[in-house]
Amino acid sequence: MGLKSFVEVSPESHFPLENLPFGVFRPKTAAAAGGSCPPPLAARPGVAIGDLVLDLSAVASAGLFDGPVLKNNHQCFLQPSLNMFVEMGRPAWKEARSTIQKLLSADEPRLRDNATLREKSLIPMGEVQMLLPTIIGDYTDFFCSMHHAKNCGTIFRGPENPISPNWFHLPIAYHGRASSIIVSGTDIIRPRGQGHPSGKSPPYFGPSQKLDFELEMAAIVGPGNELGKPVDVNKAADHIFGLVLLNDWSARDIQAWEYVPLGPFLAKSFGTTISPWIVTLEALEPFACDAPKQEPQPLPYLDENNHRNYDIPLEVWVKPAGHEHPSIITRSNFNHLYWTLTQQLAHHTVNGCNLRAGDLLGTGTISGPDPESYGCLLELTWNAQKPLTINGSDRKFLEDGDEVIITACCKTPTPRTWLLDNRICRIIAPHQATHQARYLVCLRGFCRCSSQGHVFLSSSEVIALGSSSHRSTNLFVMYLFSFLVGSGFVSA
Ligand SMILES: O=C(O)/C=C/C(=O)CC(=O)CC(=O)O
Ligand SMILES: [Ca+2]
Ligand SMILES: [Mg+2]
Repeated sequence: MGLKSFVEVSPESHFPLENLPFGVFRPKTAAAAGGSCPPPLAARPGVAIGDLVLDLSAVASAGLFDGPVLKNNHQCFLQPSLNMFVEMGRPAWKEARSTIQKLLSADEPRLRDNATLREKSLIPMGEVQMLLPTIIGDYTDFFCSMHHAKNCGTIFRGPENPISPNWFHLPIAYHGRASSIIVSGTDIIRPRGQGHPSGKSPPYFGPSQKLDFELEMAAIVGPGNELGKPVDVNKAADHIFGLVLLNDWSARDIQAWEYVPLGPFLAKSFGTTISPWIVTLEALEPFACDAPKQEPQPLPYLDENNHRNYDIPLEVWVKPAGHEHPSIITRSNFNHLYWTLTQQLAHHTVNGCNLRAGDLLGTGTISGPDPESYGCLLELTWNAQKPLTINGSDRKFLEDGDEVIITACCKTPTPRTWLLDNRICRIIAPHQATHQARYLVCLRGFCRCSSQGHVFLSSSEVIALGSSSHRSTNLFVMYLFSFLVGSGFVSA
């Protein structure tokens, strides 16, 4: 039997009392905010429990964070991001978790029997909008699955020496773009750029023809380190607040042309999606497991006493436009990572580079050893040589209107399954006139809300359609199109 809350939590819920992930939300209406302080529609931290969000600003304002660390520091929950809280470090995280677990438990009356406070602080998930959980100053993306590195190397350079010799000595990474990190449910606009030339022809320019997802997770940095002061690998876990899912959308044709010799740039920076709920390392502790044995032995600064991963089953589903149901296309596991989270963080700081609270460290694509466990379409279709069948049609890369859904769900010894779940984005074509954007921000099987949106052409999208490069002509085409669409002469 798991822990019991006075809040009803269905056995399929990803958010039982043992999980308690942290996020930032905004009530959709003043009524949902219960007229609470701070201002009703302001962003604030929350914790997921069953189908509800516990408003931590309301709990803090009621004086219920009364432990020694948070009693005089509860302003960390009156903020529009979790940065102040994650920077406080493990003593604050542990105290917050045990206070919240106690407040929500079935035999604790303080919240259970206070109808006014319950009304104010427990909000149905359908009535909130999830936001990015932290202000992300910097984002780094690693390359830590050996299977992924081997497959990419084989595809691009042949099977003789697919993994470059440095890979087994250090966790390779590139510096990603923080400004385009978006929360699950935000549409992705297909990027345009230069694609790899074929033969003697000039490079292609236009919408990417090889749009891919990458199945990743990412660490949210807690306390940072001072410039010039590396973090010891055996203390690195104290700098990691928790994990989110991450989709490193990748334009493979743009990447293949631009990444020599400095690495990915525009092929990745058009958007990176993360899940809204940060699952803490504390909550993941029951799923800790040995990480793969490393050969050769890492240099001393990477040689850790506790070489651990987490057993987190991961799935990717794709739902093509107009289809009711998604199809599963891969099953992987976080435990396939060769370089651990703590090795990634220690390596990142070994030159003295300073990390800051709220920073995001992506693991890199998490592929397993079997073809059914590869973490991106580049590998699953072997760079379009072996198309997949999705809901009856052949698929090499992502198409407009696809929804990519990444889920992670740890299994406890009890029948309960939980962790986090994430429905990520539909893809919007830059060359389509209009789009009826309908997507579910949906935690599969336990919480549903839907929203409608309309995305119209931007001028750059029209330039992709028009044959003239003359700006006024393009603007004219844009207005003409907008008019025709708005008048119902042209449909999406
Ligand atoms: O090995 C190569 O040349 C290329 C590798 C990749 O393209 C992998 C990649 O996209 C990096 C990543 O996981 O973000
Ligand atoms: Ca990546
Ligand atoms: Mg990206």
